[in-house]
Amino acid sequence: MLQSFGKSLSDFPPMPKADASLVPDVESRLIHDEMSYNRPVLAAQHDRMMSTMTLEQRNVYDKIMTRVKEDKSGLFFLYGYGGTGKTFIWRALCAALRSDGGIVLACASSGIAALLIPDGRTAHSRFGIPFTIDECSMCGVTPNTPLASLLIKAKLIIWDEAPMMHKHCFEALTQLGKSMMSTYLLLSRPTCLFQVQNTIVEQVNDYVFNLIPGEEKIYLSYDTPYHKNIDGDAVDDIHTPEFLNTIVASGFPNHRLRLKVGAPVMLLRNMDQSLGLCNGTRLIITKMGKFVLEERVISGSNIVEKMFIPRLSLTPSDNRIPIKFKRRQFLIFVSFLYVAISRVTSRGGLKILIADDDGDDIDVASNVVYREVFRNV
Ligand SMILES: Nc1ncnc2c1ncn2[C@@H]1O[C@H](COP(=O)(O)OP(=O)(O)OP(=O)(O)O)[C@@H](O)[C@H]1O
Repeated sequence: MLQSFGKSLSDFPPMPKADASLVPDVESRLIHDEMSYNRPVLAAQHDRMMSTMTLEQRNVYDKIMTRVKEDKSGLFFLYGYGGTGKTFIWRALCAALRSDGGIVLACASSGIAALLIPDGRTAHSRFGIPFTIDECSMCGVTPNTPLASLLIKAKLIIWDEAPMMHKHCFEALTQLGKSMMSTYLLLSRPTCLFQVQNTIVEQVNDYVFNLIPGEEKIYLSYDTPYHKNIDGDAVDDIHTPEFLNTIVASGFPNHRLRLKVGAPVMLLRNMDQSLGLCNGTRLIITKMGKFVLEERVISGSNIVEKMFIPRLSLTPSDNRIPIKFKRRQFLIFVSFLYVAISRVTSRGGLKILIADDDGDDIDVASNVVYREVFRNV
């Protein structure tokens, strides 16, 4: 498992090193894993997809396939509105190349988008992109490692929802590409932004939560300040746990979680992508224990009936919070609202709540585009 992320036990001292003679040849295993698809099944899937492909999709597909077959490097940027069939093209390209024994590395900026592409991973984990990124950041892929060999052998790299990431991520990948990859290709898609007022979301969530029958449970987090110095012999006691409990941040669980069996929740972190447990995965609570929650996955490609979610410690990544502390809590929030308009298949199945500044319902909305978000793309 460590090897598939370009790591080994020696990266985690004082873990003992494994006996080299007992460790299988990682390089060949990583590459073997990427080439061991059921080729006839993929070929049949590819044929089916080609038979329904639209002319526009076919045009994109042909351009990319021609470049890959010519063994030339290239960079493509695919733009299209939500639901217009971009993922369909990724799937067809994956099926075409993998059924022919080629290696395709499919990734996406978010874990939830990575689930939609066959064997997709997050770009961060695939290329070792650091979470805190600046203009000097480098991908954590070391030359002459099995992961580096895999990248070199890749015929195609797909990167879905690319504009969601900072330009420094692409610069880091470009550096990596220059240093080791001869052929690489980047694909992308636009991001649609919806501005949802948190207070309205909370009101709707509270209203619907109260309609769910059954007993509710309150789970309080355990918040601890970080030690003042690296030796850790003095605790930062300026900030009391009571104060830390009041901190609310986006992408961070609340101190007080109100839960009920049957309540839909959303994961706040990538926990296990192979099981479909990513940031944004939606789950339904089926049992509430003291230390663990039993849940059913209701979104993504893996519809799993029983998952167990433990409490985990998390530090807020928002730079606007100057205090360093850890919160131990279930990394979820109750979520009845889910913005995925392109996934709705009938007009009748779509309900949109629009509220004005006073919170009153209205039936018009302004289309606001924040151009600044594209500045770093
Ligand atoms: N040529 C096609 N033949 C059959 N089904 C298609 C075709 N193109 C797209 N679809 C289907 O339409 C739906 C939406 O397509 P897809 O998910 O590829 O769109 P998208 O552009 O990736 O959407 P989003 O931006 O919201 O992720 C999917 O169910 C997909 O399988």
